[in-house]
Amino acid sequence: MTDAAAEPLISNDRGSSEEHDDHAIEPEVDESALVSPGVFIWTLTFCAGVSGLLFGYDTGVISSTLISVGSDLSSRPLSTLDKSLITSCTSFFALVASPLTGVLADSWGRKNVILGADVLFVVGALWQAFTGSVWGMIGGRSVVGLAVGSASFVVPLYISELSPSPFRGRLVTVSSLFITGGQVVAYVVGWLFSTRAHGWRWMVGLGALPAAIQFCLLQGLPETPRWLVKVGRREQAKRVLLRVYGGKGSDERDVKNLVNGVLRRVQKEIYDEEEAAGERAVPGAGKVGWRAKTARINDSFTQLIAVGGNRRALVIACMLQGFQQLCGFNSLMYFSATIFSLVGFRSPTLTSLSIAVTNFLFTLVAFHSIDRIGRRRILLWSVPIMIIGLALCSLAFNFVALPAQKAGVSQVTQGGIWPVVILAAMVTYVAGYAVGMGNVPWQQSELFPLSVRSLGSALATATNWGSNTLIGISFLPMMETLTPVGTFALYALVCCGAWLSIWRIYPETAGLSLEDVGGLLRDGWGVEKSVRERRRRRAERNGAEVVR
Ligand SMILES: O[C@H]1[C@H](O)[C@@H](O)[C@H](O)[C@@H](O)[C@H]1O
Repeated sequence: MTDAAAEPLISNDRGSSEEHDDHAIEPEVDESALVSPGVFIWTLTFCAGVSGLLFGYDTGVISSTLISVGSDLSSRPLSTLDKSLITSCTSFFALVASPLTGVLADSWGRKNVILGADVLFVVGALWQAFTGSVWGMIGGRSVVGLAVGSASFVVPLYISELSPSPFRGRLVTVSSLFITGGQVVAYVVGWLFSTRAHGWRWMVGLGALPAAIQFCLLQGLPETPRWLVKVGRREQAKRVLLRVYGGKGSDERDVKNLVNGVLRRVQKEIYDEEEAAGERAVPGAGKVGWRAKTARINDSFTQLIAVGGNRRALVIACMLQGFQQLCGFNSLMYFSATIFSLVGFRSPTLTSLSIAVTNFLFTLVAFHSIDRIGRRRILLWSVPIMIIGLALCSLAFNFVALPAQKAGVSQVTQGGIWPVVILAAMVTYVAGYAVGMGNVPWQQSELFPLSVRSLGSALATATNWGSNTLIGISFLPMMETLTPVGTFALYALVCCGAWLSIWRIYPETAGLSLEDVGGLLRDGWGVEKSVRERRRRRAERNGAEVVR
């Protein structure tokens, strides 16, 4: 247990005179003057982002591993059941890990969960590399699943709690860049080692290296200021914030004012939550004992469900994560080589690299524009591109003769334009996905107030992995029963549902402080209010006259 866990949830500092002053003054923090994130915050983001690389690498490497294993495991070729178990145990254990580590991230801290995930990444990678049996491989992939599940929720949380609000979207997107970059690396490594004897052992074992490096790098990095305030280490939080907002050439007094403002804002949020929790503990009662208050605050799950704003945040976060997977993207990630071989491409593995590369390049576009365009707007623009890609793909499959027998096993030779149309349609779909759906859901932590941020993000991440498992299991059977035409049409339909839901309930959170997002969802979905507010801020920035 860390010393933090032994400290009270709310600092004793809170009773200090400074604290009373803080509450007397309404916190006004203007971060809009910040021009760019400093070296310190970039370093933090990149070190934490390595987990994304591991997430991408370990999910991407499986397709080439499966075709290279041969009879190396249990001295026999892999059966279909072996392959399904080896593939899906990772997402299943990621699903199990995310809610568990959601609780751990509150008591151990965000950074310690990342460090724990690193240990699991190393153990899982070496386990796979040295195993001699199918069950050993399943064991190793399951440990990797635990690591991926923890890292996939805690890294965006860590980055978003450390980022100044004007850059939060972009900095969280860095972790998506690492994920998609990791998938490209996995495809390339898979291709390089696929011709070597026992090359698959290198493919899976290499995952240990970045994890070990990250473990060392993170030793020198801090916890998030929000978590530090929450566990009562206000002075430490202040030191971290001074490094986040300070930097070469910055005015010391401006930085101090900003840091004090941010600290007040975080403490005010904790104070308000404590008050609200205390009042709810004994409805209608005047005074509530500290035991009841503390019990109530600790009961994050009840708070998440019972408080309207928290519940709305959970609905939005789970909805986005669910749609991110149910739109079918990972069926391409896992099976694009199979699809390309079905429609007759001579080098399906190389062709499928185009999917991974497109995903990476368009995540770069998102990185560049997510804070300027906004999360909601980027989704409302990009989901229709996904729909067009999927609809075209479904249409094109009408003109491609597929083998009547089991989809995903046989190969036919095709000619003509339609296989190329399918490839172009898939690339269009992936481009649309990478710009919005592939990364916006990972902004999930910003939707939740501090008291339920960790648990809420963890449950949304579990929704992601649950839906991921579903897509992985159902894709090949759907290609058989619904045919490719029906399968891709169904994904297009899911995207239509996603667009409508986003339009209806997802407010614009770009540029808002983490504490302000909570206010937005307090009394409703806040969509109109958020769009109006964003327009007002943009007009203000452009120097136009603002009409309220
Ligand atoms: O954000 C990531 C990214 O889009 C990956 O390419 C995808 O494989 C993951 O499932 C998703 O969570």
